[in-house]
Amino acid sequence: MTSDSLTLREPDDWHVHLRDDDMLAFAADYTARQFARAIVMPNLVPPVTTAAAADAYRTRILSALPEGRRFTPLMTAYLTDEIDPAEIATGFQDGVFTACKLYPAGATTNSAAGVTNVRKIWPVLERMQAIGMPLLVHGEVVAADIDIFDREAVFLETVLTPLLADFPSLKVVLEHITTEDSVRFVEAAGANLAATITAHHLRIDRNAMFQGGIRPHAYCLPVAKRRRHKEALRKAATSGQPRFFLGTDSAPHQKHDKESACGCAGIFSAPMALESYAQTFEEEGALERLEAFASEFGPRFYGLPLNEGSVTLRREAQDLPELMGDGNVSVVPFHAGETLAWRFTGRSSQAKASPGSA
Ligand SMILES: NC(=O)N[C@@H](CC(=O)O)C(=O)O
Ligand SMILES: [Zn+2]
Ligand SMILES: [Zn+2]
Repeated sequence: MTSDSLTLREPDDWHVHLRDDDMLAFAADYTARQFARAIVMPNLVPPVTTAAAADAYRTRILSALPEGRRFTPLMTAYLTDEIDPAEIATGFQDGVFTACKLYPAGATTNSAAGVTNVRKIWPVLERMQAIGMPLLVHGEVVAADIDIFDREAVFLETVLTPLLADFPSLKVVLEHITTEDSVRFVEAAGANLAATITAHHLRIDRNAMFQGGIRPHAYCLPVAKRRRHKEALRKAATSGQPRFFLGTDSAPHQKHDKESACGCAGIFSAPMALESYAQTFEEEGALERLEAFASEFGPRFYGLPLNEGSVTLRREAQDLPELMGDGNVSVVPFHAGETLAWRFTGRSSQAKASPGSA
């Protein structure tokens, strides 16, 4: 590896929103060009709760990609109070579902149909534990008396701790962690708990939402926290600990839906995801650990094979546009108007040369 070029085993995105319809047509290939596989979130309207719906969604995703793109969408089931454990288990055993997603009702975008009390899904969790199906968690409690900046920390205590105690061998991924509390929690937990970390939570703290005025494009959920939490996330992501891995949570919304009196939560990072992570890893002096975070720890946790091909980034200034879109949608991307130090230059089905080979 020279310092002007970075070649990694093909990475995967373990948490992404590809959306549907016009937004899917616009957004899907930004993920598919950089990542070989992605865990696709099921928070559509209506949510993806059946294997038939997931299968149809997977077909729509693949149809939205250019001919010849090598990309595998890994589908997830949206848990509801009424979810049928048999539907979930069959969908997993048939290879349609890779995991289930727990959205506490009201916690985030399109979570109205989510779970009102986790006890209601105990039967499905029992089934998932038995068949080795991972549970992916949006880890925030929703209660009027809990401060929005405390929602994740309170979730660890009041929901996740009892859940892990009752299901000691259930594989759980705490998605898009934003706090030092979550970092410590994952470090202290057993081998069946992991966490994804987004590119944006490694770069913004809560001040970003109020930089000279209200900044809706820095608003996502869980909301960015104090600087010390961001610092803890940067240390965790770049630490080489295998239970922290890449999940962008790229979540595009139309510009007008974010720049509104009640703006949507979500940051669109798919177009420059690898470059953004690379910049953070380089700033932390840990560029040599990016590959494990992006391409090895995730598949190992999920029990899936590592990808065989490679991706290359070149050290070359890259200006990010203020606005992206295609005539049907307009989206303000992460890093809008900024310059990044790296540029993604492509993927190859060839493995990268091993150290020592010419
Ligand atoms: N992260 C976000 O701020 N938004 C996500 C939902 C989610 O991942 O919680 C979305 O679907 O828009
Ligand atoms: Zn979420
Ligand atoms: Zn998400």
